[in-house]
Amino acid sequence: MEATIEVNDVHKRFGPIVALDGMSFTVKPGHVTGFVGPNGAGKSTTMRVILGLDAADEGSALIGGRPYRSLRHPLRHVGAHVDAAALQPSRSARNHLLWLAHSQGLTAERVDEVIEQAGLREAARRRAGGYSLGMRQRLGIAAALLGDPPVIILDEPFNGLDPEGIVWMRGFLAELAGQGRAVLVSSHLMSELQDTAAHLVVVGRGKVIADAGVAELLAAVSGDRVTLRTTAPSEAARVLEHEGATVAALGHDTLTVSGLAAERVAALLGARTVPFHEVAAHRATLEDAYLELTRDAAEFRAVSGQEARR
Ligand SMILES: Nc1ncnc2c1ncn2[C@@H]1O[C@H](COP(=O)(O)OP(=O)(O)OP(=O)(O)O)[C@@H](O)[C@H]1O
Repeated sequence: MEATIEVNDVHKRFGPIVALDGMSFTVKPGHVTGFVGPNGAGKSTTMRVILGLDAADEGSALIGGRPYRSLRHPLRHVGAHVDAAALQPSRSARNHLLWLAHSQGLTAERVDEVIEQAGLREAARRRAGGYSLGMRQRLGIAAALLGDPPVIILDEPFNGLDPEGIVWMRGFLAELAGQGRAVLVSSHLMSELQDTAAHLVVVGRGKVIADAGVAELLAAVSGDRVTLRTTAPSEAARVLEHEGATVAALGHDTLTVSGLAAERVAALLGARTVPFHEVAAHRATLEDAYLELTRDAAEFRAVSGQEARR
């Protein structure tokens, strides 16, 4: 089966609430695709529609070209983890996985393999009810891998992981994608995705805002802004504006220059012996890109402690 997810113009309402408003994107094999957007943007609903847990009002969602509900052994086509709380608390992780494996004609050996892969060996025979959120995440991942599926869908898998768990998860996702799987991962932790996802689907208000490679998104947001520190700001501004740059003062000795590359700024100032002690190209983080893209789409934005005290 082809390792792809295709979401085509999906619309979904919950009563008066429009959750999905023409959601469309494709997830390709071989890399991790980050699925990001503000609270209420429609990420979980999209994943639920792909997995046949919610029905679309219009449009289609296909896994390897087929709707989820038409898959005879779904765990062999798609592994998903969308709800860390969905566990029978009295069962051990191993029993939970054995029960799932049995329902899909998979072996106990496979259960032990995924327990190992998800780093759950120590905890596998303890009751799942006593698990931390991080351990539940690992158990969810283990369950998603049972059928060795070509497509993996994980809703907020970084939630509840400690720093060591986050590093593990990043490497693990990259490994799964490196094996040629299509991996779709939703997250609010943009910094984690910067090191993990090669592609991002950014959503807001039920539709796609941006669908591009991480490098491409960062380049678009970084623009060509250069930060310049100089003891002669007026003189520097005159020289650079004469060459077509837009110059703004950031502090008494700091200018922001748009329209010229850092190397060109340094060369122009050097040639005219204008003193400067720093020229730096502005490097956007994925967080910058995300905030810029979703500025108008946020349904809710938390007020930081500092802002709240103002
Ligand atoms: N079962 C439901 N009944 C009513 N409204 C729902 C239901 N599920 C989702 N919604 C609404 O649909 C919209 C999209 O929600 P969804 O959970 O898909 O967003 P999200 O991007 O996953 O958000 P978050 O990041 O907070 O998890 C929201 O306005 C949400 O309140």
